[in-house]
Amino acid sequence: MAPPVGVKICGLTEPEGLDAAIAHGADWIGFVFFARSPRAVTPAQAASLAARMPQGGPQRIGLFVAPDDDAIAATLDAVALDGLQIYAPEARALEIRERFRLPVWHARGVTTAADLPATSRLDGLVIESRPPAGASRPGGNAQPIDWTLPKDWQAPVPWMLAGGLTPDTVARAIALSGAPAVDVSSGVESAPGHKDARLIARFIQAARQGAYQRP
Ligand SMILES: O=C(O)c1ccccc1NCC(=O)[C@H](O)[C@H](O)COP(=O)(O)O
Repeated sequence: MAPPVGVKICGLTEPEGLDAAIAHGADWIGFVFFARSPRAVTPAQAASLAARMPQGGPQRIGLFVAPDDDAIAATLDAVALDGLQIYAPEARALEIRERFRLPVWHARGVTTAADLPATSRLDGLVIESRPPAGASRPGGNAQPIDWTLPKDWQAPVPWMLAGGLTPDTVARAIALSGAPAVDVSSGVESAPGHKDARLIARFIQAARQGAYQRP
């Protein structure tokens, strides 16, 4: 039997959304440390939210876009993270992994099957669409990829599917893509930066059901 699909709820900013992600068994939660995001939190805000998280619950992932070491170091001084999601070239992501000794998930924008990485020296890949023209941020844009693209892909490391997923589409996305894990931000929000507890619950339930429909 297929293992349950992993679920990441990204861009938590408020206790209600975080509590819902915990209560419904999210595997990862993401804190966005990118000021231009409507989900941006400060290290202190992330620390306050993280204090609500039980031992053995979701892993805490910090998201950074082209960060310098000082920004990551200052964040880690304020809040313990279990991993980093990095928007930067692979060489820079590797430097960060080496410096901070934390698992690094490398975010990769894809448009065609040829964009799917054949190799990776990181710990995981977040596969999502490239940002639309004029976007203020590289992720969190509610843009799905063609979910059939990864179906024959031999992923070099663990990966998760992201981009435009919702409670109504996530099971189909899993079935078409064969994704072992999924990641969502916009699709579980009532407004940018405001997570909806009911949508989070529905998303996680649907994702877990999607595991049994994979080809
Ligand atoms: O969510 C953001 O605002 C964001 C800003 C800058 C870099 C990354 C960001 N999100 C990264 C994620 O992992 C999102 O969950 C992923 O891109 C999917 O987002 P969505 O399409 O909104 O579900």
